[in-house]
Amino acid sequence: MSDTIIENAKSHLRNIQVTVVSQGAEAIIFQTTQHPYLPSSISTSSESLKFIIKYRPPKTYRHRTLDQQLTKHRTISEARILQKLTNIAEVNAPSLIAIDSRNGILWMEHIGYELANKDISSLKNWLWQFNHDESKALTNEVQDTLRAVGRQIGELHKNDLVHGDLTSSNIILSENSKAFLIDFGLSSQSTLNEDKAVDLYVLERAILSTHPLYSYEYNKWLLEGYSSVFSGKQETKLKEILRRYEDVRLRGRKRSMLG
Ligand SMILES: Nc1ncnc2c1ncn2[C@@H]1O[C@H](COP(=O)(O)OP(=O)(O)OP(=O)(O)O)[C@@H](O)[C@H]1O
Repeated sequence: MSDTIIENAKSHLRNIQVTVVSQGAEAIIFQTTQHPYLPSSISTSSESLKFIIKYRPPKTYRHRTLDQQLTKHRTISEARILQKLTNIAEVNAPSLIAIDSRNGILWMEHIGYELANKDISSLKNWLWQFNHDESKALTNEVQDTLRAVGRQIGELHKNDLVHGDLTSSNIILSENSKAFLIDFGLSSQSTLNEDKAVDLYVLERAILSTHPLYSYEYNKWLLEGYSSVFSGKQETKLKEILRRYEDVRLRGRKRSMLG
């Protein structure tokens, strides 16, 4: 990763101490123990209290003005969704701490913990630990966790929000096995069954590609959790979403057959 990008980010962050956590397609993720509103002398010494800074660097391949507008728009849009989610008790997402939309910066709560191999506790990495051992891959704990993840997605959709990039890397487990959704950069408000079905399909594909041996069970448990949060009148809505999900899967299968 270019040092210039990191220096650029630091210049907007008043040179606070940050560590790079990841560089994705869209943003660089930093971790820090410094809270944005407190003086730097009061950085949290406790390892357990960390913050995430998501920085969308300028994209030099885009026209400068267009790039600035896009970055600002995406940063604000992600912040809005995070803010909205703080009012939906049933959906777990990082709390928004601060936003500097002009510079493409979001501060948020740090979620998750380090697994034994030092990877972050995303659903993908967590399930990976069991990939070569059926006795660990199909336990009640895995089943309960996947149902909990499914419930989170169900609650998100019940509130007419769609994630837009629902991979197993964008689901993080906390130490007490609570599932959190992250990366709302492509999220939107939507009442369309199609959008919800696509979220489910994207997750199904992610599970299939990283955990092929157990993907049937894993997706079954995710869908059981998902379905369980729709009750009474909402069951009709659930049926429509699941019907659309079957259509999306069929389209996906046809596409892969045709190459
Ligand atoms: N709140 C958070 N707490 C802990 N880790 C986080 C948090 N937000 C992001 N991360 C880490 O940073 C990674 C990338 O974050 P995010 O998906 O938001 O950025 P992105 O640029 O959209 O990445 P990608 O293009 O890979 O989807 C996550 O997979 C996760 O490991």
